[in-house]
Formats: sequence, structure tokens, C-alpha cells
Amino acid sequence: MSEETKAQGCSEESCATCAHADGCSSKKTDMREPANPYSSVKRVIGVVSGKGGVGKSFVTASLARMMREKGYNVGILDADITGPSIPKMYGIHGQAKGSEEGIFPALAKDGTRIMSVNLLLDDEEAPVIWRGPIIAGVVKQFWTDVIWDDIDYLFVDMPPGTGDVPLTVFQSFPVDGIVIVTSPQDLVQMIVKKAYGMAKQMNIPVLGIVENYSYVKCPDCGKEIKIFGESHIDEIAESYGVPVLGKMPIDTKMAEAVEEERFYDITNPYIKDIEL
Ligand SMILES: Nc1ncnc2c1ncn2[C@@H]1O[C@H](COP(=O)(O)OP(=O)(O)OP(=O)(O)O)[C@@H](O)[C@H]1O
Repeated sequence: MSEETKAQGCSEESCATCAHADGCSSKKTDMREPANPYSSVKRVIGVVSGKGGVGKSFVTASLARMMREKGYNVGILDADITGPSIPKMYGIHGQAKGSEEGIFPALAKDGTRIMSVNLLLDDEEAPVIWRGPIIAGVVKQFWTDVIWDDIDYLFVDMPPGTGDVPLTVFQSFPVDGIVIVTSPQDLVQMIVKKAYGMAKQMNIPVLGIVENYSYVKCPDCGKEIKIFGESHIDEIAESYGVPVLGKMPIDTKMAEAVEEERFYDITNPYIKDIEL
């Protein structure tokens, strides 16, 4: 019997005392990257979605605002390299500054610290046409090279899907949990399953699901119009044993704040607390 077969069925903890652990493929390798030596981050929360445009950045910034309003020091790491939207939401333009110690995140009007590829490009409107490994490398540098000084909550705005970048973030950063963002459409069940499955495989807790675009409120009669159909998020969330953190309507006031680049003014009343 090979050493590897003998090792099968071991618990992860038993690797520490196992004589065969070094040559065993079932041993979990820790691929975490060290943070910048000047960083101090208490909690890292990833915000993921199965497909684009469901409002992931909107939810990331809403969670960041919630924590900021509670008095926490908050950062947003914009890992959506090819579709960065966080700096603009906060009215941040121009380039990040650095020193020998590392790169300083930009400071938003509400004190939120932000790092995004847009703050490194000469022209923020130029497209990022890089291959996957380069993109993943940049995201890693947002953790290893950026000085996240005294941060209570660092929110990571992921690109949609379960590709290179979410994998890099889950493997390289000490992620405490993820929030899944969806919309009330047919594919939701499959999308949640994929995001949930990835987090589970990486041993990362799912903190909850946010449904966006749940309805729009008629400005005249107050009726809730379910543009994308009935929501099934409660059943889906229950089947995975995770909470629904909110069902957000399309809110024209909040959309306006995004357009006017003043998300630092926003309180999103539709999302529940996720304090860890
Ligand atoms: N509940 C909402 N009410 C009003 N506007 C919203 C709402 N949710 C999202 N939006 C707006 O819809 C657009 C898309 O949202 P957002 O950029 O957050 O999506 P995303 O999932 O991060 O997109 P991508 O996949 O491209 O990164 C943005 O302009 C955002 O401000």
C-alpha cells in the first residue's frame, strides 16, 4: 500500500504529526500570501456573484458604508480588474501614491480606503487587456504591496464568476467569509450553487445572500413591481442554511448617488448587518 493511500482518510489536523505528510497529496498546502508588513487587517469579506451586472460593486460599497457608519475603519479592495467601478462611485480619480514601504490606498470622503487598478493606470478609461495570470498577480499585489493600515473590515469586490481572481483571493487572502449577490431570475439557483460550492471547497464561510433588483416601488401608489419575477431566494438560501441579508429594490436615489459619484453619502437600508 502506498504512503498516499495510507494517508487517505486522515483529518487535516493529523498532518501535523504524520510522518508521511510531506509527500502526501491530500495534505492541504497553505498558499496564503503575507500582507504588506505595515498592514493591519482584522476581517476580510469577499463579495461575489455568478454573473455580471447584478450589483456586486453596489453591495460591496453598501456593506462598506454600513460598517463605516458604525465607526469602523473600512477598506475596499477592488479585485474587479477589467471592470473596476468602486473609485468612481466614491468620486476618486487620479493615481495612488506610494513609498518604499508600499502603495497607499486612496482615501474617500467618508474615510473609506480604496485600492483599484484605476488608481494605477495613466488613463482610467483605458481598457485593461491582460491575461488571467497577470490579472491575478495584480490582485495579489493589492494585498501584499498595499498598506492597509488599521483596517477593521476589508471588503473585496470580486469579478463575476468563479475564475482566476476569486480563486487567487480565496487561496492567497485570509478571507473570513463571503457574501453572494444575485438577482431574482431563473439561473439564480445554479449561480448560488456554484458560488456556494466554491466557497465550501475553499473552507470559506458564506455569510449570506443579497438579492438585488427584487422590485421597484411605484412612486405614485407605492406598489412593489417585481420586474424580474417572483423571488425564490428564501427557499434557496434555506436549502443551503445561509441567511438572506437583504432584498434590494431598484432605488433611483441610490442610482443617482452612484451617477453623481457620492456613494460616501449613502445609507443602504435594505441590507442586514453582517458584523463579525
Ligand atoms: N439596487 C439598485 N438600485 C439602483 N441602481 C443599482 C442597484 N444595484 C445596482 N445598481 C446600478 O447598476 C449598475 C451595475 O451595478 P454594479 O456595478 O454594482 O454591478 P456589478 O455586479 O458589480 O457589475 P460587474 O459584474 O460589471 O462588475 C451600477 O450603475 C449600479 O449603480
